[in-house]
Amino acid sequence: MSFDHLQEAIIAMKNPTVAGLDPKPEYVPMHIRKECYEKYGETLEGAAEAIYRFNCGLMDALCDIVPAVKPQSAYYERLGWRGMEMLERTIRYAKDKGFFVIADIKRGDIGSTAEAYSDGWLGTTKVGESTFSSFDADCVTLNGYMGSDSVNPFLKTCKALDKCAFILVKTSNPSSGELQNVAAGNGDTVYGLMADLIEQWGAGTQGKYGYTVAGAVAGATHPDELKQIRARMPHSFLLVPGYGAQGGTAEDVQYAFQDKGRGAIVNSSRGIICAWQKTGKDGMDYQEAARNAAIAMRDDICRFTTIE
Ligand SMILES: O=c1ccn([C@@H]2O[C@H](COP(=O)(O)O)[C@@H](O)[C@H]2O)c(=O)[nH]1
Repeated sequence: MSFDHLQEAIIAMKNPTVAGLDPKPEYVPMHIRKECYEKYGETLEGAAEAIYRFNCGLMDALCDIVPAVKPQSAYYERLGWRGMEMLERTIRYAKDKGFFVIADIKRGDIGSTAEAYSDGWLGTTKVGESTFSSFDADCVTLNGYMGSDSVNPFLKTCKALDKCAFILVKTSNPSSGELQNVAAGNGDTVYGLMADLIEQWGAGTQGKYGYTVAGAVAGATHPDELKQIRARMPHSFLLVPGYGAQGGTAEDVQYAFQDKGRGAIVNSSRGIICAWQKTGKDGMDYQEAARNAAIAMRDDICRFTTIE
């Protein structure tokens, strides 16, 4: 689904936020872990099953108020194939619940390999005479610092299948400036050049709301850069991580939005999925805690930004 679908879901729920599904086994409440470990053992299989059940419970609690989820592949990869199976099942469950699914994979490689990643995460894979969908996400995150041939296969799939991608521009981590803020001549920066490249890569694919299939990642933790990126990328939808656990605030993320609160979505992962750890109730209330945290985040951001 292209950014038109994401924008429409945001408007319908009046909520420009995405819940990150970044589950570690220790984030899963004990009653779920216990059930799974009893059945599957205290093993990778038991941990993967616990994580899947936790994800489903979170999505049940959030599906009428949060438009999108963003599973981060790393948390599933660390459990091997059992984790990847649960990621595929999590994406399927999310889509059945009506969520827009952003697979946070940050891939980037030579063209032929990028094509394989693109088939797996967004498109289809041909085996003999048959064609299969694997992860079938609506959207992925990409690392475009290898250049256009590392993202073009994804963008081609996005155009063909009405999907979209967020490409790293200015990331939220503390050391992102080591490369991204390096001067690139004429007062420009490396992240500034990346912003221009992404606008070029997406050209000609604007949808109903004016956004191309090539969106951008800009962290909440660098509000000055976020403001510049928003102005420099008028046709790019922004994914803004770093709110909450990394210190980004509603005041900081206000700069990501265009007129009518359009063109951006703000992520929180630990702030939502670990909210139960702050209620002192052993995790029996993890759904209510996640829902309350998601509502608080929405209301916090909407103090500065009205969604129309
Ligand atoms: O610049 C970036 C790009 C991606 N991320 C991802 O977002 C979430 C943030 O999690 P929190 O728990 O809300 O801090 C995580 O999946 C990162 O891999 C990012 O933080 N910054």
